[in-house]
Amino acid sequence: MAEITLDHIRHAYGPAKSRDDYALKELNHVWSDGGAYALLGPSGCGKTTLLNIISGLLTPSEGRILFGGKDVTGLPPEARNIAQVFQFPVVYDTMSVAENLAFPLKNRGVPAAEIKARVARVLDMLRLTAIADKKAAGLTADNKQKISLGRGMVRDDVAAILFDEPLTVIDPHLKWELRAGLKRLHREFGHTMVYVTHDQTEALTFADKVVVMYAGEVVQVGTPEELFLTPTHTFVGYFIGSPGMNVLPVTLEGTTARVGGEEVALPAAFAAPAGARVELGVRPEFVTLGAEGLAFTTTRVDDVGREKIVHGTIAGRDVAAILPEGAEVPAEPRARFRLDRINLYADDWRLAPATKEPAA
Ligand SMILES: Nc1ncnc2c1ncn2[C@@H]1O[C@H](COP(=O)(O)OP(=O)(O)OP(=O)(O)O)[C@@H](O)[C@H]1O
Repeated sequence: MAEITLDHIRHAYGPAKSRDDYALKELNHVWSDGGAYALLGPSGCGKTTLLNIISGLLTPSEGRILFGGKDVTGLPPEARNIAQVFQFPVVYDTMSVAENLAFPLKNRGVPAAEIKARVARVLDMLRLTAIADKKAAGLTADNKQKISLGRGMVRDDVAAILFDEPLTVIDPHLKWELRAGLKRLHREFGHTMVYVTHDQTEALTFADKVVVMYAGEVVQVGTPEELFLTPTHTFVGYFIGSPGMNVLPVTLEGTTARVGGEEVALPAAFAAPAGARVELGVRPEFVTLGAEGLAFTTTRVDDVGREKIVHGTIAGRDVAAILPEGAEVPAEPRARFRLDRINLYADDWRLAPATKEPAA
């Protein structure tokens, strides 16, 4: 297992004259040994480019990549000691399930007793023990994909395991089972794992840290809770959550924000750079509707079982509020935002509260 260091990595597929020519903009990150990371972002944001740079299929135009402190930038995939799991299962049909799992270990001359023990643990964690002796040929797609996942995890000498949308071909109702299996294996073996997906549920349930990418840039690396409570970029606010974060243009006046002609109290004083586009972000979970606050015009109410999603506008901008099941939507509601859950953004990036001048 290894720590992965991305040191000033940039990549352009053609000549790069400006920042926009880079499919991957400057990256400087250290991903810890044994961490489970998800690369999350919309189509075309650069996930596969980054994964290929880690695996060695692609050499970055600029920068270095290190595994456990060792520079591997110039090394091909086979010299990097990584395991990869792809969208479609890769299994040996003529071998049994257990033989498929044992194969990478046999190839490396691991002693038979150790192979037996490791294969038994992986079989158990992926709930494959009952079909261990069945030939892979007749298995369902999800059982075949479990074998692919297991073959990556069975080795203890890999620097990292890379997963490229591995649940794409799996039936939705079986996805949770595979995700749970992966989690168990990660807890047991502690591999460094990098998991590419455009599905937020998959990313948030799999990873300790989610790396959110947008237009060739990593916009936040955070725990699911950090992405939810303190999105560092408005894109993270929109992309994570359902519905995503509400974003309203505001002007700042110390501890107050002006929305249209009305005022919202802020948890602290904020200052934005001159000329910046300033916005207030608040998730629908932290908007309440009642008799006080900002004028809110209801446009639609979606009853989704455990809660109601109320869509409306404030000062002409779309805003959603999530109310508990059974809550009444007032006839002429006003909206309040939970004070400690308000974030402020300047040109899409989250602002830190302004620090007070130290007393002279
Ligand atoms: N071989 C290539 N040559 C030129 N441009 C490429 C190449 N591969 C990717 N790109 C471009 O680089 C950008 C990032 O693509 P990438 O495939 O890394 O995104 P992604 O997030 O993995 O998308 P998806 O989820 O659709 O696979 C896109 O604009 C894409 O068109």
